[in-house]
Amino acid sequence: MGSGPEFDYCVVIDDDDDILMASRLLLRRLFAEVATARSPDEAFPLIETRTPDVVLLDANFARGATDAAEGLAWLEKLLGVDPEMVVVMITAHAGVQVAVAAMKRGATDFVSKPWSNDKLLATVRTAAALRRSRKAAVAGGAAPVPASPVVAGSALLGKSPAMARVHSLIARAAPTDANVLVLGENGTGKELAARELHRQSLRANEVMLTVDLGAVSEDLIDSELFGHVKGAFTDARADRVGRIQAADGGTLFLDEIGNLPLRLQPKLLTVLEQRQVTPVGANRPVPVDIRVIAATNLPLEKLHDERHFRQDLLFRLNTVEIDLPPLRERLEDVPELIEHYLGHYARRYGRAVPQIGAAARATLLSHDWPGNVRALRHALERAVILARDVPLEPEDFALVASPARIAPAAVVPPRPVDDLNLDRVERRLVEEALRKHGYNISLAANALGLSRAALYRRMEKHGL
Ligand SMILES: Nc1ncnc2c1ncn2[C@@H]1O[C@H](COP(=O)(O)OP(=O)(O)OP(=O)(O)O)[C@@H](O)[C@H]1O
Repeated sequence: MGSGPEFDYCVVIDDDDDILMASRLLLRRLFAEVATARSPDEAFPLIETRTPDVVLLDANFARGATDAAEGLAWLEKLLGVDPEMVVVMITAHAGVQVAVAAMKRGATDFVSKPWSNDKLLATVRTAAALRRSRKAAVAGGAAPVPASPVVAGSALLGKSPAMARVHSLIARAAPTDANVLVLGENGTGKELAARELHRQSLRANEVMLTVDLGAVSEDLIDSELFGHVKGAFTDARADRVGRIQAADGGTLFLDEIGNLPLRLQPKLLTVLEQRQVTPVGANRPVPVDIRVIAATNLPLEKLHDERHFRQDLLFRLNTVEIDLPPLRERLEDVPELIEHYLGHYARRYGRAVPQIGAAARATLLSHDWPGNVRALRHALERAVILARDVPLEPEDFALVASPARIAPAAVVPPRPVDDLNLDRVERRLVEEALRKHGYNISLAANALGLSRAALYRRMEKHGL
């Protein structure tokens, strides 16, 4: 992309020089500066004078220690310096307790040694994005921020009859331990609904771990979900705790469950039926107590097609089904969303809340919103950034209609690129991919050769 690192400053604390060297090289892709320290003592001056976006903290310092007591104590001290600090624990000895204990004490996430570079980068990037949104929310005087960059600064809004049904279902399902399947198009608020379910559940004080099955590459999903033991396959140089095990006692959110490969579906079914997980290569199952919330944007006919999804697994996952309606079917929610997000972004960017002209308001209220609430949110952010002293006009929102509404003549074939500005070309390609795939993020990301997370970042960057 050539636009330099996304984030400013990261600190890695580990007593192993090789790890420090490797992580410094790797993390330079994300951070303008990566500082390293061989002990928490050494790290404090690096942290006190300048707040890092992310701290990576080794769980075990004392030689031969495996219970992570020292790492956990340091975690508490770091959070004592700044309770908003985003700390990712490095767990070497793969004790599930370490990962879970760290998350319970305020770590944002964990990575197990040895890590895959892609996984480490994805975890750290998400953590850094969280830090950024926490900072923005604090600057804006916002209420406590939920633990996700996606949902920072928002609750599940909407009072339309369709959303009232959703709220009522959430309230009734949350305190039970029933597995919940959340359905809906991209951007309808499935992740927000999942967080709300966890927040209102009896497990609210336990961890909620997310696995985005659309973002993890297929060959990593097995280890990511179920874990593995040392020697299970060539690269398995140490035990690794899977997310299912790490979520023990809490909630596991399986986003984009439709991307779970068919070959792994029976394995997840076994976990749900027997309440135990067997890491790859292990010969004994480990008991787990998890509540599963899954989400998908797959249309029902695909979900009910045995060639895509095992029906016995579906039956386990959808004890309660919550269907989030597309925004075009509840346009009466638009005014509340406008008010909320204009205020949110005005605070975030230190601007006055812009006025919306009558024509612009009418446009927002009649648009078909193929990208749903996410698209409305982005359109409002862009409008706040570009607002002048006059009321906003329809053009200030740069709305893209869904493919069905675009006249055939407007669907242009690929053409030679006249404008070579990389940024504008990127924006156009992203827009075209989204439009072509009816705003299905997974398909558009696929077409562009990007992960879903990478596509979201580009959509945000271009205000799409
Ligand atoms: N009802 C709502 N009230 C307030 N904000 C919402 C609502 N629904 C969605 N949003 C906002 O829209 C964005 C997308 O929401 P979310 O990630 O929960 O959708 P999703 O259905 O999980 O999307 P995807 O399937 O593309 O991952 C987020 O920024 C979220 O805060």
